[in-house]
Amino acid sequence: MSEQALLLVNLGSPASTSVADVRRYLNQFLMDPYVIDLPWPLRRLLVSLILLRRPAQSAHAYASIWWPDGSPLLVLSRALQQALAPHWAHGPVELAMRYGEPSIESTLLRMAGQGIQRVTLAPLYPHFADSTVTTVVQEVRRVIARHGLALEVSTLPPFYDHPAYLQALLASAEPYLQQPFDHLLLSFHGLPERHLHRGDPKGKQYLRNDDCCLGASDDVIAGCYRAQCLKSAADFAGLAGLARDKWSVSFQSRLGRDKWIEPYTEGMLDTLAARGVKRLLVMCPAFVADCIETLEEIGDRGREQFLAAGGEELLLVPCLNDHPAWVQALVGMCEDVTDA
Ligand SMILES: C=CC1=C(C)c2cc3[nH]c(cc4nc(cc5[nH]c(cc1n2)c(C)c5CCC(=O)O)C(CCC(=O)O)=C4C)c(C)c3C=C
Ligand SMILES: [Fe+2]
Ligand SMILES: [Fe+2]
Repeated sequence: MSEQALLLVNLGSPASTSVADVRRYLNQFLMDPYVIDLPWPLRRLLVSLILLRRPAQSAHAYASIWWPDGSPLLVLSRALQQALAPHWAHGPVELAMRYGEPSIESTLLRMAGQGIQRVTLAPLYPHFADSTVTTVVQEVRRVIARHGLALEVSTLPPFYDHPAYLQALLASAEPYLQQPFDHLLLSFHGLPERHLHRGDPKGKQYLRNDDCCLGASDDVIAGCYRAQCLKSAADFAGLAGLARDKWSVSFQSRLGRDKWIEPYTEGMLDTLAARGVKRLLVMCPAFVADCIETLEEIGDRGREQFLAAGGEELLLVPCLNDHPAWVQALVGMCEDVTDA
């Protein structure tokens, strides 16, 4: 039997914090039709407008969190790759990024050139969205078709409610949960509301109201990003033994003027401070590696906002990164896909 490589894929970062590199990255990212789902001419127009000011703002934000060896997302994803390698008995463990470098294309070409025929593809996103999972799977298919590669691919499905993922989240958060805190905020990456409706096979099943995701049936949860996030949060809180009034969910990183799924993290930080929460823990379970969205948006700007609103301390719980419990969890989940 030939080797079965494990290919980890995360979102990707700019090559550097220069405005030109950030513009190039944002252009590739936002021109992806799975991210901005408008017909090409409208998408081109909107992205060109975004690219007038956003690259300078984002470059500044990236510069504030950049590490000596590069983007935190990339450095931490490499650390995960290295930590996984000794535990993956079937072949090499590779890493690619959906946007920027190392690209999915160059990585798959190199793997095929090394004689790899079977790949377990692990998109590093716990929750399903077209802008996370679909775009990775489609890019892998595109590269295979374009170059006629003889690669057989099995894909790790979203793992938002997988006990191993939830246990890893608990193990990584444990040192923080053991300290005194008033409230835990689980802040997930947001999504334009219409992205939910696009995936809704029967129409109007998703997001009927703010609470519908809580009691959703399994088939609705399977396709609804918001319902999956709420399920991760409730399962995690149950596992951690948190009372219902001790935790909340919100959605961050909104871009543009469209309505995104609610409640927004920005508003929630003010609401919690107004409710008298002084010591706030924040976890970002939609991200498996710390990145600009956790370190800068929550750890810097969110903290500043919470303190200005009357809070006393915001503690950001690190993402799973290369935590040993996460390494074990990911290997186990990928083994199951490989064996299937
Ligand atoms: C329409 C815009 C965006 C959608 C939809 C979106 C979905 C989405 N993104 C992630 C994970 C990450 N996003 C990151 C950065 C980032 N995201 C957007 C926009 C959308 N994301 C932008 C413009 C950026 C760049 C930074 C900025 O200018 O604000 C990152 C971090 C990358 C890094 O280098 O650190 C991650 C990770 C998910 C999970 C998701 C859908 C649910
Ligand atoms: Fe994003
Ligand atoms: Fe819903």
